[in-house]
Amino acid sequence: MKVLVYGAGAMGLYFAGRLAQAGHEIYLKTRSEWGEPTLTLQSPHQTNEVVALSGIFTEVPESLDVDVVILATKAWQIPDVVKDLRGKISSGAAILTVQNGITAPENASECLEESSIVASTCVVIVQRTAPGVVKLLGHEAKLVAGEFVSRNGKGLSTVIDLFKNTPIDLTGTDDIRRALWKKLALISSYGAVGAVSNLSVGQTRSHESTRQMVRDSMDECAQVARAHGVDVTESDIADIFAIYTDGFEEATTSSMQRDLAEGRPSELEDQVGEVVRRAHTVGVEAPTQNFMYRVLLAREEIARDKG
Ligand SMILES: NC(=O)C1=CN([C@@H]2O[C@H](COP(=O)(O)OP(=O)(O)OC[C@H]3O[C@@H](n4cnc5c(N)ncnc54)[C@H](OP(=O)(O)O)[C@@H]3O)[C@@H](O)[C@H]2O)C=CC1
Ligand SMILES: CC(C)(CO)C(=O)C(=O)O
Repeated sequence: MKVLVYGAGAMGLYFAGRLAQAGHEIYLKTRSEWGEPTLTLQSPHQTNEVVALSGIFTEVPESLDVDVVILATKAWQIPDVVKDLRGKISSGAAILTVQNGITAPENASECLEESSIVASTCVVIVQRTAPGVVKLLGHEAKLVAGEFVSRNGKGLSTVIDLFKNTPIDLTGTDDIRRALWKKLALISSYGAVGAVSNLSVGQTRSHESTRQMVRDSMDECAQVARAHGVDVTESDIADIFAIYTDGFEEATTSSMQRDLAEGRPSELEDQVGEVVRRAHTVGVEAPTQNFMYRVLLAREEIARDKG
């Protein structure tokens, strides 16, 4: 298939690399070129795989005939990305989002009215170590994907076909909103408690006060989801709380937490900020998320003023 990967950060390089290795025609939209249209994928076993791409460009051509577009920027960058893509890509293309939270597929569906929007939750840890170089830490990605907006009924099946013959595990779901809210409840909760306390998962879960804050925050997020018509169940929350208490390595931190700690713009607004705003619109109390958001917002604003 012919695929545009928009954004050459950690996720963009990783997906571009694995899909090109599987024989797909991959075009990468980056902000600055780095020479030959290749990228380097560093695996956990220290091997460097150099992968050839079909093209790298800094401007999206006015007309691009592709089967799939993978939006691989940070969530807050999606509105500008979809404005850039508007009118340029073939109408039947499936748009795949991989961002945490729920804003990315919503923003994509508002601007790209002719494409099917396939949203996904993605579990992987990848880091860009230099321009065109990405490091995979741990396991290959696991995605759960579903049609967020179906415009031709083919979006999910196209995306499922795309990932066949790659080491990336993709499972389809018919309730992607629930999957997105469930991951949001997990990540916004342990990430924000970790950011506020400046502690890793191993540390926050071994202290009753922070462990309880994570649980309260997850419960609040589930209540907000339900008030918005998305059925995040008690058992979903029990699942994600068990991931937090037993599934993560001791040193785990979320990417939002690491960005905030290092003074970089983070996805605070698309994670905790979004839960707080959506709680407000439906009159749900979310005191834990609210408190954490207000504390972390100052740090976010300082990071963005610097940038
Ligand atoms: N990294 C991970 O392991 C995981 C990430 N995610 C989610 O995936 C999303 C992407 O994360 P990640 O890849 O780590 O983020 P990165 O910041 O590494 O990558 C985003 C990339 O998008 C590029 N970009 C932004 N705007 C444009 C533009 N207009 N044109 C071209 N390129 C653009 C940025 O360019 P520039 O560098 O120039 O700013 C950057 O390279 C996030 O929502 C994150 O939460 C989910 C699971 C795991
Ligand atoms: C939890 C994790 C690493 C899963 O991929 C993630 O999405 C993040 O830190 O942003």
